[in-house]
Amino acid sequence: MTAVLSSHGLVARYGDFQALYGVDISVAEGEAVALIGANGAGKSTFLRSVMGLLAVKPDMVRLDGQPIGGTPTDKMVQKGVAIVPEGRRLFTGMSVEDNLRVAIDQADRLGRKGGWTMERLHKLFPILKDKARTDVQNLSGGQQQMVSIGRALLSQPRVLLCDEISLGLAPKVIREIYAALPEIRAQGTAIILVEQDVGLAQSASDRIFCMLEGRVTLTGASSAITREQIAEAYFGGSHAVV
Ligand SMILES: Nc1ncnc2c1ncn2[C@@H]1O[C@H](COP(=O)(O)OP(=O)(O)OP(=O)(O)O)[C@@H](O)[C@H]1O
Repeated sequence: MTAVLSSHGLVARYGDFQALYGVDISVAEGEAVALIGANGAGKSTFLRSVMGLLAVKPDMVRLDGQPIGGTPTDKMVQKGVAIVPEGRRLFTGMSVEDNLRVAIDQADRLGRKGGWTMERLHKLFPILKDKARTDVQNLSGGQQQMVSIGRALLSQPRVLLCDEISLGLAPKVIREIYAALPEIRAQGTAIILVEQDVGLAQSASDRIFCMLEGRVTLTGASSAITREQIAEAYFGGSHAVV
């Protein structure tokens, strides 16, 4: 499978502190890969590095094989990479619809074209239509997450990065949100999911990358990886590859 987005020996630092040590991760069109690992393993740092929020060398991140590492975030969105950030970061004091309109206007400005419209989002998450005039701060956490995903989709991404979209949500709501992923992938969108819940990560992805202390310690088909391999990769020990 040809990678749409890939990292190559990705190294990232916060000042003197090195957070990533040569990370190689890739995702193909319509594929979902999950990034798992304990707190502090470097999962969010990986997403931030891809999104141009940390200084990385051009060759370390490629889109369609072209070096794009270190490209500023708005340019990344323009090239078709979008992020659903940890904590959602919605515009409070604004309605659901207005939050989504900002995303539509931004996509227009950046010249992004694609199949995601307000109507399609309403089909994906019907509650967004019912709550269109509601201030986002009066939504439940799950509904806010749907707005955040919707906002990213309206930038018509080829690659969608999701940072812990299940965090703090009830199981029923998590199922609802994860149920949307197959439709997103059906558009050809590649998904990189950072997910703390290993079972969820496994069931929602084609491949898993487990990280430990800034390195990938396990990678393989989600359906083939065992819990024992994951436990070993999570906490150290031998570096299993399947
Ligand atoms: N802004 C920052 N400044 C300095 N160090 C940071 C910063 N953000 C993260 N780190 C450090 O980088 C390492 C990787 O953190 P990162 O947030 O990427 O981990 P993670 O796997 O996403 O974990 P979590 O699930 O807790 O978000 C950790 O040691 C963390 O303390």
